Amino acid sequence: MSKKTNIESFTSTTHLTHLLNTEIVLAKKLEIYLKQEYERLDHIEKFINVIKDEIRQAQRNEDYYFGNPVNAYLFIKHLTIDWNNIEEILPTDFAKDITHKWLFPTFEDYTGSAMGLMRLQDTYKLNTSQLANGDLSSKFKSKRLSALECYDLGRVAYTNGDFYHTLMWMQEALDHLDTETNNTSINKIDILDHLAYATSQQGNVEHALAITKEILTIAPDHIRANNNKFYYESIINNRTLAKQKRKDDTDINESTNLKLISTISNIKNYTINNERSNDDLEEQELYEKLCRQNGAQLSPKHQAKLFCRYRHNNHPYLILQPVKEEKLLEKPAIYLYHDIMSDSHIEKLKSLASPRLQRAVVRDSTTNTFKPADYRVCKSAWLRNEDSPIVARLSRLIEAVTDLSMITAEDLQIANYGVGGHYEPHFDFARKIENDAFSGLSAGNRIATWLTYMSDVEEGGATVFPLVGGHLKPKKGSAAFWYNLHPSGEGDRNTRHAACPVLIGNKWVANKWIRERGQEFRRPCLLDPMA
Ligand SMILES: O=C(O)CCC(=O)C(=O)O
Ligand SMILES: [Fe+2]
Repeated sequence: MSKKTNIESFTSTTHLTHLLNTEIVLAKKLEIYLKQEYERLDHIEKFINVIKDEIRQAQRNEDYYFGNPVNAYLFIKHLTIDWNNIEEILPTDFAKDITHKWLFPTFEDYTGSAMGLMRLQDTYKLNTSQLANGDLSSKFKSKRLSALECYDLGRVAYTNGDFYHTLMWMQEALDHLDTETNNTSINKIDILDHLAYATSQQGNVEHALAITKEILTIAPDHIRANNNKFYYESIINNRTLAKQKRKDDTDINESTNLKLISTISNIKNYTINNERSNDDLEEQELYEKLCRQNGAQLSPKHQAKLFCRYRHNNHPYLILQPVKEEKLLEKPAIYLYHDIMSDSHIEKLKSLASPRLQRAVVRDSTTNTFKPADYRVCKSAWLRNEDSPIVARLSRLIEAVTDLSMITAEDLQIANYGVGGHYEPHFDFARKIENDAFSGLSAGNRIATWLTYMSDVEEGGATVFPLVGGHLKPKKGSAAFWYNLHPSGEGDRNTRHAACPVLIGNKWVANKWIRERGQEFRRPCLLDPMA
């Protein structure tokens, strides 16, 4: 076809009309594209504002900012979920650059920090609204969470099958939604849907039905809600799921169970049940109770056996500067040594630790299997005497104070606990049933533990001994010491201990475990197994 013919055909009126239609369609498409681009850019802009605000508040104030568990949680959330969402709407090259050049926490780190926050709720009996409104501490401030942020916490609980916390956080999301003016980011139906399911799983069928009816007033055609309504009604009719309410949980329910759904439910004269489930709730509750305590609660008879003194052991290392020894517990004997590490040495050791989110493993005493412990450490390092003169100095000091040989001591383990970071009840020694635990090591079992506190902790973070009621509040520069084994070599079960979750502040410890080998003449073996 010649050029001329082309021009002629395009100048005819019919063709122009046709072209006009083309332009109309394309203009619409372009408009949609532009609108989507604006939305995309708006999304990015909002995100930039959120993180700029976060940076502004955190910078030069890191310890106070991240010392609040809500801020620490939100920070990890931004770095995982939110940056990930942003990457998806960025040009490919830009997104690639972000993922390849920078180290981000993982999704598991995100869920771990959310669970850490919920653990704090349980351990310290914190009200959900208190956490969500930023009312945890006047010194370590956090912002009020949005409805979406409460919902996201509820979602983590929900995906973990933890309906106890799902219920609390979805209810909180609902309360926050009511006070938000431009609540475009989260849909009320989504919250109600999760709330209904969680509450039914916790045995509150009437309540689940009331919420489901609420969904249907907003969206009468909601398929799942219609099905669920029918399902809950049939359960109520048959009363097959009537769950016995445990008497001893009444208190917990009343304190943590909020003003459940009074906002939506017109059926108010039934009690809403929300019980915690846990494999070993008894030990867990004992542990948590001790964590909430301010110190060990010992009988006067027991207290009379405790003392403070200067100790030098006639050791050349201690003659000029004896250590301050405080006996904290009689059985097992636990000592605290004060002012054993200076602030500058502590700072140096902390700087040697590198960021690491680590999952500890604990052995289940009944099934004799390993299970993952909850999140505990966000920075750690293993340091040998050769790594730093400070580590070598500490080893010499431990040897002088305890009279144990450091030849078979393990490397110094530095640990920094993150949001809600804790260490569940455990023994430091390996038991006979788990003789594989220290396999390959001929140095024997962990005869003793030397635990140096490298920070004060504003709230929480105590080392507790649930079986004997021991409670050690971390004190910067002090160290705890105890024998894990009886002189017979048998493990002392009373040394079972745990690190309580850090509620506010930061916790740094340095652990030195000392092995049996080399101690034969220093701590001779006795025949009585419990001696
Ligand atoms: O951090 C603490 O208070 C205790 C740590 C502990 O028990 C351990 O690491 O084995
Ligand atoms: Fe331990």
